Amino acid sequence: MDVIVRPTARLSGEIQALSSKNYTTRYLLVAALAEGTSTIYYPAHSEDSDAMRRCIRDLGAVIEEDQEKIVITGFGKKPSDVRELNVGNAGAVLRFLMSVAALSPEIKFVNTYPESLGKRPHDDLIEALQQMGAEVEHQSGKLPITIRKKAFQGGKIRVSGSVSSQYLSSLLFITPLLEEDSEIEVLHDLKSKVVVGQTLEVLEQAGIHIEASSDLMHFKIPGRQSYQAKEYTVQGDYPGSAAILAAAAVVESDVTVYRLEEHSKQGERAVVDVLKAMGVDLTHQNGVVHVRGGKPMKAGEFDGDEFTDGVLAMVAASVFAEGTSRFYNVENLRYKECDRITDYLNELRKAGARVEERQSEIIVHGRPEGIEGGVEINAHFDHRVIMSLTVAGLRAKQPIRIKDAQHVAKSYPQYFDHLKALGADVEWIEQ
Ligand SMILES: O=C(O)C1=C[C@@H](OP(=O)(O)O)[C@@H](O)[C@H](O)C1
Ligand SMILES: C=C(OP(=O)(O)O)C(=O)O
Repeated sequence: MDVIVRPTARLSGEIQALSSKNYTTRYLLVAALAEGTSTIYYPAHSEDSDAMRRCIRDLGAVIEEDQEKIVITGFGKKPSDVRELNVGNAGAVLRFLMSVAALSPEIKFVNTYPESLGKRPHDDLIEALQQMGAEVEHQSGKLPITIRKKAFQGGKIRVSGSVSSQYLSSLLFITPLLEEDSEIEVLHDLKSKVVVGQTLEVLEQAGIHIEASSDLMHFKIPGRQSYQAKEYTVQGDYPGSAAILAAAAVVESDVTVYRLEEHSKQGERAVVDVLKAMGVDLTHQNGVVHVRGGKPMKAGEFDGDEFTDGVLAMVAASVFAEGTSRFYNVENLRYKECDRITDYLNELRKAGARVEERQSEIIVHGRPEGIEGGVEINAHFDHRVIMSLTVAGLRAKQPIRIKDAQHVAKSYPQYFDHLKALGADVEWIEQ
């Protein structure tokens, strides 16, 4: 399915932010690793969170669900003897479950998105699992991947953090369950460091004890721990809401988004400050962000690693700012659903934006007068490319058509409904 995005003069109204994808995947996982029954209120409903639900059910968790909650009886340290898991296109779900798979005799992760997750690297996690005694079959670090328990155990583990924080998070989830105490040393750099803060927060809520150095490069994890069964409430999602806020910033608007906690550990909460720095008229109080958009915006320089899943939406906003913006420290965007530097900038350029790339930077020469549009956009299987090109399209002179926009459902299936409710001229087209 394609989406046509037409120039839109004004957005107004109120929406409830979608539920956080990253907290939902984590709460589902810690509930599955507990032996009792946990309840998660307001879980996200998207392809990625569904992938985690499906996989933990395959691994033996018992799940009951109604409109507002999901009740899970976990399998603890003993997953069922399942042979195959399908994580769809969900990177975090794959990486987190690769460690869980090492508790089983043999699990194969199949490759159902060869053009997206199938191209992403997992070498650093594979190497760490091998250090721990697991046997791993893989295709040069990529899917399909088969993991066998063999002599899997804790101890001293070294893992690189320079490509993704998900490898470290994965090890932090599994090591407390092992017989041995563990020490994890993070090698090189740790990208998306703030997301590891979310992992540690959830582990603590689940009753797990971990000693972390203040720079998050060293961890001491006592073994023989158990996840406690708990009640969790999922907060609103900043990465998805970033695209709504960017849309409200670039056209005349009066838009309110609820459920965005000011003190959230989601790094992408920084998008509120990024938009403010660009001169956008907004307030953020008591979990409510109120944007009055459409005024002139100015360029800025931002460390994108602090809000990794919000960068594309902020780049789309900066396309309409006066001056040259720079988003630096973003190389690991190249290893996500697509190459979010080269692929994304190619699509923005097609639509009329003036953008340049460096190995770890995105540079935007703003066009406050608007962009041409009138083109067809390749979504590259990437929900964040789809959402961000939509933001750009609202202020183009001619409509843009986003091919295969159904991939928005990876994280935010209601995105176009929410935009429509605010008055955006967006329309689904059957191919
Ligand atoms: O741990 C997580 O849930 C995530 C970590 C981040 O990935 P990287 O650590 O690869 O940057 C982020 O982009 C992804 O959407 C979710
Ligand atoms: C990169 C993302 O997710 P994942 O790595 O879990 O596929 C994302 O949601 O933008």
